[in-house]
Amino acid sequence: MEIVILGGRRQIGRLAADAIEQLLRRKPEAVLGLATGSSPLPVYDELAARHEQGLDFSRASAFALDEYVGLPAGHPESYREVVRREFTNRVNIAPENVHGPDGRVDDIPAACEAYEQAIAAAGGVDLQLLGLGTDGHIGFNEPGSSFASRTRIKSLVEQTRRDNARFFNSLSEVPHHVITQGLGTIMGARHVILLATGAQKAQAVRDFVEGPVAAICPASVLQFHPHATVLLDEAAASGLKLADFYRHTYENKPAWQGL
Ligand SMILES: N[C@@H]1[C@@H](O)[C@H](O)[C@@H](COP(=O)(O)O)O[C@@H]1O
Repeated sequence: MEIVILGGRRQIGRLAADAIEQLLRRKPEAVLGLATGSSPLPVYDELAARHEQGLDFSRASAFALDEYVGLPAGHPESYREVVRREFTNRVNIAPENVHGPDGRVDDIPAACEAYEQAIAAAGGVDLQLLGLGTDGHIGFNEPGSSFASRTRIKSLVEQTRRDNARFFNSLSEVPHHVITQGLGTIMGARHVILLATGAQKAQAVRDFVEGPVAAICPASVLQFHPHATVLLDEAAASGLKLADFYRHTYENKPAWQGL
């Protein structure tokens, strides 16, 4: 895992966008893995600005990480809508190439299986963006999720429902169930970039970066990923024992070497 500690959300957005831009220039038909929540928003803002300057997404495709179960079609907080509003509508990616789990179907296991097959048929995810839950979740893989898990239905823990209530009118509106790519699915992405900012993430960051690999902290599985990048602000990095070492390593990295 490469740990990069930066000045703030703008810098994090730019660096993640650099990695996505380099990928698209190398592989225009790249498969992007999209996350929701507030952490990736600066990346999407930066990519939208670069699209205005000519960055082309016309041959790219995208897969969302997760979705609430049971929100009505077009609900502004369904992740399908969030992904569209915050990112894909702002660049020239073809709408038919943007995929997300469907939280409204009757046969959820079949839809989850079909989603896995669609990711595989696209050739797998080249670059997966991830946020981090305050309980260490990635996607909606709550503590206890199997490291081998694939896309499936999950229940949210109360802490996550409370954290996400800010996007709804009240806690009671936050669904209890979600569909999420599994930890095994996420581990199949060729590069993962996890973004975390703010003091409320410091404990989860410390646990997954420097703690033991354990299902109680789902993001810790990334310690086994061959190409995982973690972009943090100072507050999110404040609990790391080796913060100075990570800073030193990044500052002395050869300029030609990307993330
Ligand atoms: N399912 C999403 C996660 O994918 C996201 O990482 C997390 C953190 O959100 P934020 O970035 O807003 O802190 O929120 C939700 O639970």
